[in-house]
Amino acid sequence: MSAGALRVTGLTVGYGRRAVASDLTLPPLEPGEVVALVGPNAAGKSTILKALAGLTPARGDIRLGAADLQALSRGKRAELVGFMPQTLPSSSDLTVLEGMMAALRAVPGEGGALEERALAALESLDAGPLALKTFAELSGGERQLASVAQSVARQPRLLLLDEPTSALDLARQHQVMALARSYAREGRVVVAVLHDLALAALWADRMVVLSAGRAHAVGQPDEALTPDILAEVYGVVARVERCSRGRLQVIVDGLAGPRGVTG
Ligand SMILES: Nc1ncnc2c1ncn2[C@@H]1O[C@H](COP(=O)(O)OP(=O)(O)OP(=O)(O)O)[C@@H](O)[C@H]1O
Repeated sequence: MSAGALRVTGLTVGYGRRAVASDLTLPPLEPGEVVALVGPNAAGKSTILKALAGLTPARGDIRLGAADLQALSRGKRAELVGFMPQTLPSSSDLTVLEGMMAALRAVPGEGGALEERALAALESLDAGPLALKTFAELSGGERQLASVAQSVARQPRLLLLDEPTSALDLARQHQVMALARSYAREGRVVVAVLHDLALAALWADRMVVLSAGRAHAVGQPDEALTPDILAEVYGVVARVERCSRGRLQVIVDGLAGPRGVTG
């Protein structure tokens, strides 16, 4: 199975008259890739993800393989694109399994065996025991795991994850990113918003460094994470070092101020 590349050309999205991103064009994001979308707070990461998912109005061209996503009905787009939001439900009386089944049923064209698919997605995150708990009973990290499982159970060709690891412990972060990678390797495109740059560097094939709605850098982690880029985009003085097994680590020495390192 192959989704075809995600092509974003001239994307403009915002709220009211305020554009968060204007005329954003990205290089094709290929099937098989995990792409990390990183950048400072309020850079526009969530807004762009929502625009890709068709959840907020946007102008521009968004294609997945041959499909023109902007021209598709909401239902058809939902068949191709899965979105895990940054803010997770906390008060639902539905069990996790019921919520997942309802989400699967809401997508036109979903095949059968919905319960099996929902349970398999939970199991793939070693989270089977969450199935019969209500969302209200879950811890923050459990809610996030359930939400990741829900988005994966749909098996969309383009999977958009908004901060899927922010509430998770180290082992769970690893599990979620490993799942994202194996999911991508089956021929899908995965775009994940991440704040943890070391985690992003470890798991992403490419990174898009967003700054004020612009793609400041796009490339493999060692191309996208340089001290200069970190200073320009985050305003920090940082070192990027290779640790064991060649992994990148970002060490922040302070804020970049007019007189050099501060803090
Ligand atoms: N519903 C909304 N209505 C109006 N403005 C919004 C709305 N949601 C976000 N914004 C604004 O759009 C800009 C981009 O927000 P967005 O959530 O996309 O940033 P982000 O990069 O995901 O940030 P963070 O890392 O803090 O989650 C911010 O200035 C924010 O205040």
